[in-house]
Amino acid sequence: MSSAPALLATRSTTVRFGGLVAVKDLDLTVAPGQVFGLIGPNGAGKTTIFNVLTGVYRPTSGDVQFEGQSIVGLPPHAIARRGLARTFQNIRLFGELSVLENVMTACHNQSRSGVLATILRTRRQQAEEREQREFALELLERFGLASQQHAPAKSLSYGNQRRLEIARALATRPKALLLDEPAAGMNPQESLALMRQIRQLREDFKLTVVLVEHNMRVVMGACEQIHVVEQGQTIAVGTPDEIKQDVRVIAAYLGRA
Ligand SMILES: Nc1ncnc2c1ncn2[C@@H]1O[C@H](COP(=O)(O)OP(=O)(O)OP(=O)(O)O)[C@@H](O)[C@H]1O
Repeated sequence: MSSAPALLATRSTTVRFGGLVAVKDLDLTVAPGQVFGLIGPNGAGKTTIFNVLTGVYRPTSGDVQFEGQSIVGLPPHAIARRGLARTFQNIRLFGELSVLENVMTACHNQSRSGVLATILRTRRQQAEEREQREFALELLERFGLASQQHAPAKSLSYGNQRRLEIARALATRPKALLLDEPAAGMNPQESLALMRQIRQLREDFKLTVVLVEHNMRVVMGACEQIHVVEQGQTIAVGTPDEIKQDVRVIAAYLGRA
């Protein structure tokens, strides 16, 4: 395991749903600047772990830490404000709003102006809005969506909706970005392009990226560190090369093939 201080970590984290133990005694450590993959067969607990990291679920026991501080009990918006952004397995865009508006609303959540300033539309607030619009457009440009900025989000192709979700998450200027199956529904070329883009985003935005993804080419190509869970428990942690050769990982995947 990495000796760098963790940006994001779970410590002996357990999540129960009634009698079902979805996550058991999980110790997960994401170092700053890493592209980190969380993988495992269907039902292994990956989405539950994302939900615990982002405050959607409170762990039954154990701790969750961001920048060395416990975030257990904080609501999702408070965790997001600390710099943890995510996308969802099921796309959650404002379908009727334009592509640009979808990104702008995410920028607004980070706005530094107070309510009074918003009502009075002070000069500072106008400048902030201009800055947000420019940043939103820059993000859309990066994801090849600028030409569709005025189209309603629901009119985009499935792959483009996934890209827009990532742009929305980046608009909050996060320190860590959690992506839940970003390559779902993409063809092999698109997945490959996405993989490169994730690494580029990490460089350009000094990000840490945590990825849940079933597409192994994307995971192996994009991630430096991979954490494998099965039935809520860790079965391996290592580099892509180590994970590819791990007998427990091979058995977990072949056993379900
Ligand atoms: N809200 C919930 N209430 C009850 N059980 C749940 C809930 N959420 C998840 N589970 C159960 O917890 C286990 C882990 O589910 P989870 O969705 O986290 O797995 P996953 O690895 O993300 O799966 P997939 O790859 O299919 O998305 C499963 O058995 C699932 O049925």
